[in-house]
Amino acid sequence: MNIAAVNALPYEDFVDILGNVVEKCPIITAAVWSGRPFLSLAALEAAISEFIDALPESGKEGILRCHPDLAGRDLQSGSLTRESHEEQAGSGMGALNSGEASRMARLNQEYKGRFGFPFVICARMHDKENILRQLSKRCQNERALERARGIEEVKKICHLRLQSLVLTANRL
Ligand SMILES: NC(=O)NC1=NC(=O)NC1=O
Repeated sequence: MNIAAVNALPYEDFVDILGNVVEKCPIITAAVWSGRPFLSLAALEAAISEFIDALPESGKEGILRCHPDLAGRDLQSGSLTRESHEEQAGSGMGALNSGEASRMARLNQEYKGRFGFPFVICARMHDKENILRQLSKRCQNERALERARGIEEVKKICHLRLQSLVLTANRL
């Protein structure tokens, strides 16, 4: 699907196809539809990024809270979205040994208890060792820094999801 096909989508299809580029936040996709025609995929991505950047802190934290924990209960119960499942499986989150799994659960709990939103990282860009290392390190940061870091990671996840949806999808 090329950018011309994206621009031609009625908003129902635009949201249906691209609504999960930011995990469980279709409102972002629905909002940026008004900005079409986009000159390029990068321009669409920039519109999403600008929408997120313009949100108040509570909105940014709300986006982070829509993300399932890595190796968390959604993975265990099989209720991850298609994209999250691919990302988590790809980074080895489904193949942790018991020590890694309990360390992940403990650190996720510690992170959430400290910040009030979950640890978010672009799983496709890391293996399980590095995810554990990042989680342990980032637990020590300040809230404002972690809110910003989490949103940066959300944008990386969005970039990769858009690439795979638009550049490879032949749904149209
Ligand atoms: N808490 C998270 O970072 N979740 C995730 N990161 C990804 O890349 N996919 C997820 O589900």
